Amino acid sequence: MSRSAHPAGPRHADVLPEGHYSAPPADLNALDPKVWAQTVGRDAEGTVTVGGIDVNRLAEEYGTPAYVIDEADFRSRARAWRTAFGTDADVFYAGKAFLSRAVVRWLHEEGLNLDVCSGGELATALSAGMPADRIAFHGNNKSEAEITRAIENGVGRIVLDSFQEIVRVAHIARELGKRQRVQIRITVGVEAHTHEFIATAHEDQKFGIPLAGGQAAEAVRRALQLDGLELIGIHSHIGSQIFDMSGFEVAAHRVVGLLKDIRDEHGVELPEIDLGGGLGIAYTSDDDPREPHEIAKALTEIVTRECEAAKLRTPRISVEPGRAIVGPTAFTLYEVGTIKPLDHIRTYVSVDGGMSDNIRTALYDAEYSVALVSRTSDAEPMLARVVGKHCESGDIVVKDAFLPADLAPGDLIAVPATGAYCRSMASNYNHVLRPPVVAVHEGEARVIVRRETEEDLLRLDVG
Ligand SMILES: Cc1ncc(COP(=O)(O)O)c(C=O)c1O
Ligand SMILES: N[C@@H](CCCC[NH3+])C(=O)O
Repeated sequence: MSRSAHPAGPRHADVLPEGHYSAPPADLNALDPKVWAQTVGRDAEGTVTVGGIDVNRLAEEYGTPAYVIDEADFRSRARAWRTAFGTDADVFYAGKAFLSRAVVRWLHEEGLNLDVCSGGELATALSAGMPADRIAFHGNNKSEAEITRAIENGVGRIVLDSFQEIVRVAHIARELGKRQRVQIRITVGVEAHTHEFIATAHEDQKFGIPLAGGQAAEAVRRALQLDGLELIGIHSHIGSQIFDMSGFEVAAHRVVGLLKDIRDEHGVELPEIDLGGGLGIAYTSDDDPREPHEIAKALTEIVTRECEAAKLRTPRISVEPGRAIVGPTAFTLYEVGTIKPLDHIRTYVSVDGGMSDNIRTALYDAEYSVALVSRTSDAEPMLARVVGKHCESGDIVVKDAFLPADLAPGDLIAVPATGAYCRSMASNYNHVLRPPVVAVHEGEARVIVRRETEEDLLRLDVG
């Protein structure tokens, strides 16, 4: 643990508080490629650039806070997922992680499909030209209007999440004179190793139909009887930010077990299974995510092995990565406002955003990294907590991190790996305006989601 002589840092290493930090990094100016977007780096003068553009210039032109997304990185991760699974499987990007029309176009061009989970996401996808048959529609409580719009537009599949929905979708499809391709989402009873709020395959939560007690088998029975539905497969999503493949292994085993039961009972071999998303990314240098080709190989082998054992034809696999594609491709650029050293504890560094642009730290106790990016510094490391400007003591962006002790108001700091579930979960708490998303690519920057304005806020306030 470091000793900081600077007045802005905690004075005695032996009284540093409990926290989620290890020793300070050897070089505070270094940007670990594990957590930063692919084109981020420092040039010979120490200037941080992304997509060939100086971050100081981005802050001048677009203001702070701002999400900065590296288009080349996004495209290359999307492509890596698609090529890892080849032509025998489908990759559906989970739009909930971050969706905008530019992102939809990138996905379309890179040959990916899209998972949407609301009318708003569906509208965004369709308006940006994603072919409807490449869209999967999810959600545990889709409205009749949403289901109708999805079927009218010809979405490739609807993932059914409850007994009521089986009947509802069948009825709407029949009324529209259609037969809708559907999957049934089941909960396989796996405890995924992740935060409880983002684990989704244990029984006591809201998603899917439990395998337990024969409920999933009963759901299949009903779906097969309804002529508005074409049951194409079984879906399982076990949770999010998962590194350990054993949960997927158990899930695949149980899904294939259900396919076998379906074959034995109905003489039907369902042609598809979807194993969901949930693959983890590096938020800090301590995280070690797997590469898409390793994941693809592992999942394909598990399913093939299980099917051989059950004497089933191997179904077409699909997956739904969100975070693993977009998460690492963006960072949030903030300006430092106030710096408050609390002796023997830590230094509170306040930035011009906070929990309204990144709720994940407050909600999931998530860990992030941070770096000074407007300049280099040779100052000693100080233990810092990066906090926002909201009226909430839980308004923390980065719980524990080392920043240089000469950090000053006006400096720019950036939090990497904020591409997923940050802009998409952003709010207007305290009527703070949501930041723009600026895409950078080969020396060019452009706004793909503009900064919210006070007019935007007031436009909705019609009282
Ligand atoms: C059904 C479904 N698919 C895919 C995802 C994407 O998860 P992740 O972003 O962790 O890959 C989620 C979110 O957890 C989900 O609920
Ligand atoms: N919003 C969650 C993941 C999505 C959970 C949806 N099933 C996160 O930030 O990690």
